[in-house]
Amino acid sequence: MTVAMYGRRLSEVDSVEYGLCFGRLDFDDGVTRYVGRTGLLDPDRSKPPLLVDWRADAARPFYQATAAAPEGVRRRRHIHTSGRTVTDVNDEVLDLSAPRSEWREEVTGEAALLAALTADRTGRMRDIVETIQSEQDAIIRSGLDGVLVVQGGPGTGKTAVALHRAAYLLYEHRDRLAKRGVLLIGPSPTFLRYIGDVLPGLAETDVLLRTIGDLYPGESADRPEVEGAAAIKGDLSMVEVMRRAVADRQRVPDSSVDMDTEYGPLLLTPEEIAEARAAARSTDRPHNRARAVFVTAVLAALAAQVAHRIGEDPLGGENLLGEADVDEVAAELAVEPDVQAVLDWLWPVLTPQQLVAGLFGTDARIASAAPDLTAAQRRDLLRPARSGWSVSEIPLLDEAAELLGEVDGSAANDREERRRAERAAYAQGVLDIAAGSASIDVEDEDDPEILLVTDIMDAAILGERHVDASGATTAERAAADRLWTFGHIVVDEAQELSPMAWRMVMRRSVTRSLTVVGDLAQTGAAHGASSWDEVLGEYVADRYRFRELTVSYRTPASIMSVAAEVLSRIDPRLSVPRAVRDVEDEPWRVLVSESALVRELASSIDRERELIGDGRLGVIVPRGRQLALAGALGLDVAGDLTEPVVISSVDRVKGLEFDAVVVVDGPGIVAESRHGLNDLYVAVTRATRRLGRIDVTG
Ligand SMILES: Nc1ncnc2c1ncn2[C@@H]1O[C@H](COP(=O)(O)OP(=O)(O)OP(=O)(O)O)[C@@H](O)[C@H]1O
Repeated sequence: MTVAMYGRRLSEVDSVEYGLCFGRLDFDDGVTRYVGRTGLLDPDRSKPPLLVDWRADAARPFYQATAAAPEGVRRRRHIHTSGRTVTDVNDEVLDLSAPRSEWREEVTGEAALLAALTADRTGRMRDIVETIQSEQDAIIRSGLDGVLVVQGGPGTGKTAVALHRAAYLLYEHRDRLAKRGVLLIGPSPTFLRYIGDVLPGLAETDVLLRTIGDLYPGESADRPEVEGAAAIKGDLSMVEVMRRAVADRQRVPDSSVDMDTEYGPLLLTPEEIAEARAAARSTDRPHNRARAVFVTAVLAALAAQVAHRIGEDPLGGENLLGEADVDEVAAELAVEPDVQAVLDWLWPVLTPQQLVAGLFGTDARIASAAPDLTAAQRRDLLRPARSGWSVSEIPLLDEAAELLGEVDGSAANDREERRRAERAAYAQGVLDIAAGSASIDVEDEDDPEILLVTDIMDAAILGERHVDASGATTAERAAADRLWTFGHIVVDEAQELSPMAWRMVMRRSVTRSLTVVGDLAQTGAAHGASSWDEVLGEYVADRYRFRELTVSYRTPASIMSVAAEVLSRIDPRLSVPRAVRDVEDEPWRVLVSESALVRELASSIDRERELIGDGRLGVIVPRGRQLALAGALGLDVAGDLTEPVVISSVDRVKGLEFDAVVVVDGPGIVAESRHGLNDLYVAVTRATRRLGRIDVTG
């Protein structure tokens, strides 16, 4: 315990070494307070701390105080350091008489903010603890319980806020969260690499970063999929399809089945099998666990036949075999190879992998489980066995695991049972609260009517679940365990998740403590969301808190006007966020013939690289052109983001940013998918400085 505590403190001190202290507040009453990446107590405990952790309540005015509402702060100072040397300070005097434009009032630490925003990109996201803005801070510090939805346009800091919120929650609710950990879901492995340094840099290691594609332990999705198949597999109707797929594996043949045994040939009639199946199904247990009931019933039927044959009293009296003898016969039959083969055929033990791959392996199985699909849709779903998983199949594996239950080990069964009980308790709690609440104000966090986890589950139950002596970190243990439930889940780019993916995520949250961040205008996935109510209604009805981010920190005003034009084509009622700054570089656009495209792109890349110096250039192209263009230009499509030039389709750069971006064949991007305009909107909002577009004539 002590070792763990000091180990943690050591890695914390290591990770905050740079930029340890970055802020100072001078209050009207003469008090001075320093704000930093971690807290440091004065050796004389009667004195105030030497340094206040950015997440502590005492640091709040550093982010929230404004000239209009100064919270007692006279001056806010941003301190810049290099190593252990102070290199610069920027002061803000919170005085209303200082001239400021109307909305600049919302910007805190303007000089420090602009310095952070104009710095060269490195291909890795940085933390923003020094310059968190007040609308962001309010979200970061919002309460732990319930579902918080954060909607905001491109570059408004949703990802940054989501990460800092995870760090804040772990600080503020360490007791509740450290044991159970926090899960953060991002849209792609590239994205997770991009954000991967932020939390360790803030000394937080209890956060598991995952995509939906690798959320199922032991599997990862690497097979691309056609849009039509992804849309079907992501749809909620798959719940019923999967249920039927399991039921189809519980066979009742049309005619009797015979088998050779030590007791001679035996016969099972369809009626006997149907009866055994009904008994097993009536237990309501998952398939693999209900199998024991099926097996017992079949063996009893077979043993009865044997008893009838060998125990019949020639004088017409009672059967000569007693109950114990019949049981013994059943036990002996259970290990007969022929009997086992028949049982495996009638009610096979199934893994989720077998069920899902089996379902999509033959047209007949798909047709039986999904009778509403057309022949063309079924063709889309068909895939060879052992061809790897697609992202949209991962939630189906999870669904299958729920329907099938654990195959082996009573410990796993116990845990499964316990989780079912927890869910039931939660559901009961929801009902009780719903029944007792006349009106629910979702905006008010302190409203006692809002669902609080502590209202519905005893904290002791929540805490007790994940005790482990192996020494692995919470995140490591959680990653390996499908049944793990997290203390809090953050879903970034949440608009991309399909309804089936949401089911998978929600299974990992008994307490419904989630932060959901996204932008509905950036939805790219075939089965992605178009309304938060639609996404969350199923789980929390309308009981979620909704916050919006309105200022874009990434995208300069001139580029934002290009984005605004794209957005108006998506929906004229939508508006882009306000850009916090502008740059001198104007967006450019050229039109070239197909044959001149590679030459033009190559020279644009050279020119842009020269202009951005050490910064990063992103070349965003239609998926269909990716390989050809990368080949012609000598670029690697799977290249790391820290490379000076990255070529990619839109899906891989979702959530990412570059100093300069060249978008190739915008109309091609639009034509490529159902949400093509949204994809183009994402593409044109990735640059912090320069945007170019090369379109192709004809
Ligand atoms: N308060 C801030 N101080 C400094 N930089 C910030 C701040 N807020 C956001 N940024 C920067 O702005 C950029 C965009 O932020 P982020 O990626 O979190 O936006 P987003 O809303 O998730 O964008 P998208 O929807 O396009 O994925 C990042 O480089 C981030 O570090």
